[in-house]
Amino acid sequence: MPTTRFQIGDTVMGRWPGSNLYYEVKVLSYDNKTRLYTVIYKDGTELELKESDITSLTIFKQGVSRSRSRSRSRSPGRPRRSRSRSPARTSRQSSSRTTDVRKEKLKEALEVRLTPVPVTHENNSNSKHEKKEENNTANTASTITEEKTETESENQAGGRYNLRRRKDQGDGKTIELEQKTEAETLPQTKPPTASAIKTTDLEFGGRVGVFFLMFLLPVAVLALLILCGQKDASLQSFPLELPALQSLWDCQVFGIVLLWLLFQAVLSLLPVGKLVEGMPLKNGKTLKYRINGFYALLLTAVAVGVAMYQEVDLSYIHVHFLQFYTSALLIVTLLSIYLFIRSCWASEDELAPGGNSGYIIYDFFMGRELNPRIKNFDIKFFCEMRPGLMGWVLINFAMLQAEMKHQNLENPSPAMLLVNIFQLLWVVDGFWHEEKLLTMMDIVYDGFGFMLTFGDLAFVPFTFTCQAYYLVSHPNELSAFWIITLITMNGVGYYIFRKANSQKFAFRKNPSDPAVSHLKTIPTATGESLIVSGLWGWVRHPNYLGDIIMGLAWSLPCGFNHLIPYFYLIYLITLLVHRNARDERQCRKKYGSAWDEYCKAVPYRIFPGIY
Ligand SMILES: NC(=O)C1=CN([C@@H]2O[C@H](COP(=O)(O)OP(=O)(O)OC[C@H]3O[C@@H](n4cnc5c(N)ncnc54)[C@H](OP(=O)(O)O)[C@@H]3O)[C@@H](O)[C@H]2O)C=CC1
Ligand SMILES: CC(C)=CCC[C@@H](C)[C@H]1CC=C2C3=C(CC[C@@]21C)[C@@]1(C)CC[C@H](O)C(C)(C)[C@@H]1CC3
Repeated sequence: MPTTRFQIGDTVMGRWPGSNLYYEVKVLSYDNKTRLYTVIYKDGTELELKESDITSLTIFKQGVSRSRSRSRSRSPGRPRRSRSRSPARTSRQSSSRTTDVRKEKLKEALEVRLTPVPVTHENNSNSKHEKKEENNTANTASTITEEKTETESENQAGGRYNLRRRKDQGDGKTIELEQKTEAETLPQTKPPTASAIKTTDLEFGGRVGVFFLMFLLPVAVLALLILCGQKDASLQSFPLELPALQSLWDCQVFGIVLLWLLFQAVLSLLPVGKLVEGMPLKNGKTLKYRINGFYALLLTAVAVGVAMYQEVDLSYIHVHFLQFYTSALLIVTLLSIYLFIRSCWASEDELAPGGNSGYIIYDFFMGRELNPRIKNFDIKFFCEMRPGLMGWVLINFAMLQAEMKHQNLENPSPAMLLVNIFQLLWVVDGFWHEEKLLTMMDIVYDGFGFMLTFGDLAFVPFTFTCQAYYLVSHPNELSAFWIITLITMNGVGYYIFRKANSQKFAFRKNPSDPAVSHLKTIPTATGESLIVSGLWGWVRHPNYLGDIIMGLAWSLPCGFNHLIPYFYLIYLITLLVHRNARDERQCRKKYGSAWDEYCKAVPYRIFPGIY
C-alpha cells in the first residue's frame, strides 16, 4: 500500500460506523479501487472504513493526555456548567439539591472512567462542542460524542439512536461533562457532508415486487371490506362481478373525508402540548414536533359528542363504508404524487436512505423524502398518528351505533364493546406516548411515499376496524367466561407490550435509571448495551409478542365462523415478523458480534420456544 496513510498491521483508532466512537483497530488490508481499509476491532468485528474515519494512535493519545491534564487542572470546587435541553429540565435542576449532589457524584464517577479525546481531522469546522460519554463497552475505547455529526453515519447505517441518552444522566437531566470554553478549544470531528444517497438494497421484491404491491394492497383491502360487509363472509362467497360505481363513490363522502383531514390538521397545529426535538438529521439539524395528540383526541371526542347531540347519525359511516374507503384511496394517490413531485426539489440531506434507488416506481412506493414539511407542518408525523388512528376510533364507534340500529339493540353487544374498548386503549396509549414515535424506524429511516401514506390513511382506519365492521352484521354471543378470558388476554398482552417498550425507552434514555438499572446487559462496541434479562431476556422482541397477544384478543370476540375478522392478526404477525427480520439485520450491522452474543443468550425472536 505505497500511497496510503496507514499500513497493514498498523494499530490505529477507527470510527465505529453509526457513531463518533473511536476504537483501537488493526489494519488488515486496503482496497485501491474502493479506497477502503479493512480493519478488525478487538471484539473480532471486521469492517471497511474510509481513511477519514481512521486516525493514528499517537494523535489520539496526545489528545487524551492533553485533555486529561485540562480536566485535572480544573478547580474541583468550581461549579461546572450543566446544560439542559428544555427549560423544564433547568428548573428541575435548580430546584433539587439532592439531585444536584447526585449529579455531581455521577459526573465525578464518569470523569474517572471517561477519556476526552481530541481528534484531528482535516475539516474541523463544526462549532458544536464535544461531550464525553460513559464507556461501558467490552472494548476499552476512547470515545468522542458529537451531538450532531453522529447522524450522518447513523442514517447511512439505517440505525436509530437515542442520542439524548448519551447526554442525559441521573434523573434524565443533561450533564455537560466538559466546560464549554474548554470543549470549544478541542479539535472537532468532521461535520457531516452531504453524500449522495443511493438505495441499493431493495425491499419487498424490488421494482417488480412494489409494482404489484401498489395495486394488490388497495384491491385486497377493498375485497376485505366487501367480504366483511356481506352476510356470508366466507372467502368462497366473494361476488364475482365488480361492485357498481355508485357503491364506491360519493362526492359528499369525499367532502367529509377532506373535512376530517382538515380538522385533524388544525388540531395538530394548536399551540398546546410540548414542542420536542426529533432525532438529529443527516445535516446535523433537528426538527421540532408539537406533541398534542392526546389533546387532539379529547377535542375530537368533544366534537363527536356535539355532533351526536345535534343528532348526526354516525351509522352513515357504516352505510357508506366502501365510499369512505375509495375517497381515502383517492387522497392517498394524490398525496403520494404530490410527495413524489416535491421530493424532486428536496436536497440530498432531506432524502430517506431507503427510497432513493433511482427507479421511479420503487421510490414512489417507498418514499423519497424523509420528513416532508409545509412550514412547521410535518406531513409524515401527522399522517402516522392523527387521521388514521383517530379515524379508527371514530369508525369503531360508528360501527357500535350501526350495530345497535341494525340489530335493534338497546345497548351494544359485549363483543362490540370489548373490541371498541380494547382498541381505544391501544390508541390512547399511542397518543399518551406519542413522543416515542419520533425514535421509531418509520420516522427516522423510512421515506414518506405511497406505502406509508396508504398504510396510515387507508389501511389503518379501514382494516383495523374490520372486527367492529364484521360484528354489525355477524352478531356473536359471548359467555361470561369468554369475556373474562378476553379481558385477561388483552391485559396480559398490553402489560407485555407497554412494559417492554417503556423499559427499552427508559434504558436507552438513561441506563442508570433505577427502574432499569437492575437489568442484566450485554455491552456492545458502540457504547450502547443490550438488555438481556427480564422481558428482553425472554424473547428478542417482547413488545411484538404483547402486540400480537392483544391482536388475538381483538379478533376472538368475533367468534370462529369466518377468517375475515382475523385479518388484523394475520397482518400483524406478517408485518412484525418482517419488521423483526429487518430490525435484526440492522442490529447485527450496528452491534456486530455483541448482537450474536445476545442472540445466543436469547434464542427466541418473538414467540417463546420458536427460534
Ligand atoms: N400494530 C401495528 O401495526 C404495529 C405496531 N408496532 C409496535 O410498535 C412498537 C415499536 O416497534 P419497533 O419500532 O418496530 O421496534 P422496537 O421498539 O422493538 O425497536 C427495535 C430496536 O430496539 C433496540 N433493541 C433491540 N433489542 C434490544 C435489547 N435487548 N435491549 C435494548 N434495546 C434493544 C434496537 O435499537 P437500538 O439499539 O438502536 O436502540 C432495535 O433496533 C412495538 O410494540 C410494535 O409492536 C410496530 C409496527 C406495526
Ligand atoms: C400494508 C401497509 C402498507 C402497512 C403499513 C404499515 C403501517 C400502517 C404501520 C407500520 C407501523 C405502524 C405503527 C403505528 C401505526 C401503523 C403503522 C404506521 C403506530 C404509530 C400506532 C400507534 C402505536 O402506539 C405505535 C406507536 C406503537 C405504532 C407504531 C407502528
